[in-house]
Amino acid sequence: MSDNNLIEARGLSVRYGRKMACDELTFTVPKGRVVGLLGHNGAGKTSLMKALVGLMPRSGELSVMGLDPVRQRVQLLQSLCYIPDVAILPRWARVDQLITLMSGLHPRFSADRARALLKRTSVGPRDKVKTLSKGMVVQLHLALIASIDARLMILDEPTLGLDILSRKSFYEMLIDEWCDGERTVIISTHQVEEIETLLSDVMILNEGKLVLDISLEDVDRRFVALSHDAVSADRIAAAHPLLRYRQQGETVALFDGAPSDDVAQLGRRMRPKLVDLFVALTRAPELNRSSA
Ligand SMILES: Nc1ncnc2c1ncn2[C@@H]1O[C@H](COP(=O)(O)OP(=O)(O)OP(=O)(O)O)[C@@H](O)[C@H]1O
Repeated sequence: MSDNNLIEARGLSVRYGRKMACDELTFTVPKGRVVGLLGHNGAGKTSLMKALVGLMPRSGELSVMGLDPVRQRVQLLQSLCYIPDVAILPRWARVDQLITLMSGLHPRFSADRARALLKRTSVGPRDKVKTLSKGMVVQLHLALIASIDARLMILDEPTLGLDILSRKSFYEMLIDEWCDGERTVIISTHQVEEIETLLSDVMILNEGKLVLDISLEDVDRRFVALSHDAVSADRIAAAHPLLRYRQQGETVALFDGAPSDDVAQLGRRMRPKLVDLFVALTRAPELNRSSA
């Protein structure tokens, strides 16, 4: 395993009986990245995350920080933190009791840091979990998890059910307080547009297959969006774009790779948005085949 990679997977599959939830995934995740894991409902995101944290058996090769997540789970959890999509905190507990509990449970948990992080939120140390709103519980959970001095954080739809302000403050806390250029976080979400600016990389799953695994910088290099007028529509369509959509009153065609000069001069090149790429790749069967 390369020193730079926190995760290396080769031919990783996860099954529930005969149902293949993740199908032969091969990828690496280096340190210092913020990775968005995108996919429609049932695409395999949770199954992949569970395999990464050793909660699901898998076939194929998988190394997370040099460890086998199932066989070496205890060691793995010293450097990995995980918030599952169904995360709950005990409703009866007070915030300061949870901090004490975490101090006893995790050798790399810092109670001082948790208290400092909570000062950024409206959660008080004497509050009981059952009196907190959904957004406050999620902030509390992140503050507790982000106080673990880990190298990898895995978050499964962490902001589900939160309003836009709570989602924004969640991501601000995550990026400001946890990401330090060495640590990596993997976030699954359906809110593609909202997190695009936070991400360094994106992985897109479609029906268990990895249809895109790319840095945001490379998105700009590889994909071309051409805005064009109605007169050029037929010629653009003949060049087989992945997707055509409307943006700010204009029609845009999205291409994988640069179209020919003849086609390129029919439109104005724009930066492709992640959400359009996501729609194109999880809708167009021909591309799913070619890049899987
Ligand atoms: N316990 C289970 N038993 C059987 N099949 C399952 C089980 N859990 C998930 N699956 C199936 O595996 C596939 C992947 O599910 P998974 O929960 O990983 O998707 P997901 O991308 O996280 O979806 P969502 O966005 O809805 O949370 C789906 O077809 C799902 O029905």
